[in-house]
Amino acid sequence: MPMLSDPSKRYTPFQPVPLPNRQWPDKQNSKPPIWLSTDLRDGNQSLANPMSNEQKMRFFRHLVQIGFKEIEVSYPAASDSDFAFCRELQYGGEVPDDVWIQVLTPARADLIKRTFEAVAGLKNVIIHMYNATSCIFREVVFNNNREQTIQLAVEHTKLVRELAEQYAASHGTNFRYEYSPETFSQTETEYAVEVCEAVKKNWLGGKASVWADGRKEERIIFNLPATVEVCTPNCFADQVELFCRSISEREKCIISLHTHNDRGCAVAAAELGCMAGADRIEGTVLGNGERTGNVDLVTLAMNLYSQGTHPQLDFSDLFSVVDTVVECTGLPVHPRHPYAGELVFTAFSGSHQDAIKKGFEAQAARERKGDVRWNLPYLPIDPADVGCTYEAVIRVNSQSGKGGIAYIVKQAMALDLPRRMQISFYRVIQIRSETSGKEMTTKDITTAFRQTYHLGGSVYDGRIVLKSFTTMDLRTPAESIPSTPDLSPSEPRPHSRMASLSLSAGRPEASPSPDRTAHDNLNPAPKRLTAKVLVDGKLRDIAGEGNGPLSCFLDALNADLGIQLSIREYTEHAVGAGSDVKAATYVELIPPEADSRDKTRGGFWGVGVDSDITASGLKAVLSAANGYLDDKKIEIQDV
Ligand SMILES: CC(=O)SCCNC(=O)CCNC(=O)[C@H](O)C(C)(C)COP(=O)(O)OP(=O)(O)OC[C@H]1O[C@@H](n2cnc3c(N)ncnc32)[C@H](O)[C@@H]1OP(=O)(O)O
Ligand SMILES: CC(C)C(=O)C(=O)O
Ligand SMILES: [Mg+2]
Repeated sequence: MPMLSDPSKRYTPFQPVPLPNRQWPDKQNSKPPIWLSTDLRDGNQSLANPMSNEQKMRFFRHLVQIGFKEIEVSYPAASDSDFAFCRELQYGGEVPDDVWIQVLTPARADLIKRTFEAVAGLKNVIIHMYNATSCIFREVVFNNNREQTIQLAVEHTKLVRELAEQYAASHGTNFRYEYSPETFSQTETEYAVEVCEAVKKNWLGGKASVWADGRKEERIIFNLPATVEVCTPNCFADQVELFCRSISEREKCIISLHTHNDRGCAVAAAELGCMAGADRIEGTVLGNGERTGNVDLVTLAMNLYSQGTHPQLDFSDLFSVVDTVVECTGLPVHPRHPYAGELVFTAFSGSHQDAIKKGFEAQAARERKGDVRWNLPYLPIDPADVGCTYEAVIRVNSQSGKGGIAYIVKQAMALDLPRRMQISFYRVIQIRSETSGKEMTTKDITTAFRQTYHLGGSVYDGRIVLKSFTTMDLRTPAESIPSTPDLSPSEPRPHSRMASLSLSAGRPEASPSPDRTAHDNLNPAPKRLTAKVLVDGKLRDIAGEGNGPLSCFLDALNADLGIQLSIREYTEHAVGAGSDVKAATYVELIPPEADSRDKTRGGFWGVGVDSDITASGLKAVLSAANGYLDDKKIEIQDV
């Protein structure tokens, strides 16, 4: 088997700058940095097929919409289309007054001149000039010593200054200047400071600039790139802190970071770099860029957001951002991409689902009391904040548990299953998902639910269908005495002393009467129930007695159809509100032959939903009874 070769012979460990009294580890990022999007420059230059100007325009508009105030739009001297894009922005009047257009140029006179031609007439422009300063670039790429490298930067800074003054006067443009000691993180930090000092001296020249709008701009942007990420983020933060402490006139410098992701730590490097004193971040939304990409601004912004700091970028519709990036760059977004990936708010595994479901319930309870602070297991932010619906939060496959399945039933059908029924239905879904080997969609789950509990119209009706019923109180009200119902654990609340319902048309004629049902529950009285039921398609009259409608109904099933079942568990809750309120009833029925194993495993669950609470209970009984008949393949007797 091939082995990785010995890396110690080939690779040299990074040598951190000594910074024994570093301050950044105790700092926190509690305000957003100035953001610059370089999607249209660094992002674009890394694509096999660079964006068309149409795509760039679409992307540009979206960046403005998100709230970027500084956007690097091109390397105008690179190509006619890069040049033309700047002109299109200008002619089209596309740039809002408060947005700064940034353009990149190397320290080459011809290319700097071309860059100014490209931006002529735009209102606010940042000219961004770069030259690499690290030892390997000095020696191998430029064949320059330290002094010559400084000279390259200084001479071309002077040219930028001269042209900026000219164009400000002739075109009314406001200029700012950004200088990047490219490969900063591989450059000796004290030398990078030396280069920047020389650049600053020649840009500011000891005086503030007064630009076309009369603004006095004294500040220069020093952009410190991790052109290639070569060290751990803490070492980068040390370099940034050392730079910030060493540069003179710190108040006249905006310290910007431009991290790449070669080691997968660009976000961490940018975050620690801000703790170390940086004011500004350059990156791309969703992290496209050279090699492993630029730092991902969505992740950085949403990380801040999750700590309670508004990033001043609007990612409330993150899916539309993903769409723009995918359509313009042609690159897919990983389903696990932080915040933006299709699966990042989704839990498949049972214990995660269980915790999330409980978390949502607890969160809703807190919110009802006015506490809206987000505190949910496994979900660092509310998915709704980035435009994600809760449907995506829990998805079911063979790794899922009862909690997640119950969550979906609750979301999709407004049915809040009792715990033991959740366990029972989980087994149904587990078998189906293992058989198919696939994810169970919400539709798969609700269909399985309707089939299992014979809910939802004729398609899934069971062998016995309730058509109508009448209940009658066998005692006068004067004879009523408060007592506990005989059903276990409790008799449901019958809805009236004399009720008659026809169920054939779907909606029953009677409506719930909460006061009387509560009263009846405390005053159970002998009752008689007669019902019309379809049994295997044949209409039958059945009748039974008991001290509540459900016990009457069970008595009728036993007496007239030979089906012997008793209630082990009963629960109910309201569904909806106002005049549309319905009752959902859940019963667990057990046959007399249930042995101890059956009892542990659970009996037969049923659910009924109706605007009449008695009808809902009777339907629940039939739902469970039909399950029992199917499972045990019972012949229905003609008693
Ligand atoms: C880290 C970054 O992302 S930097 C930005 C990188 N982006 C791009 O390169 C995209 C746009 N670039 C281009 O289209 C082209 O490279 C151009 C138009 C700028 C220049 O093209 P060419 O003149 O053909 O030069 P080419 O790219 O082959 O080589 C670069 C030359 O510029 C020099 N150079 C490279 N960077 C710089 C710089 N920042 N400042 C001054 N000179 C530089 C190199 O040393 C080399 O000089 P040499 O010809 O004397 O050896
Ligand atoms: C031009 C510079 C800022 C750059 O893109 C880099 O160093 O990665
Ligand atoms: Mg870059």
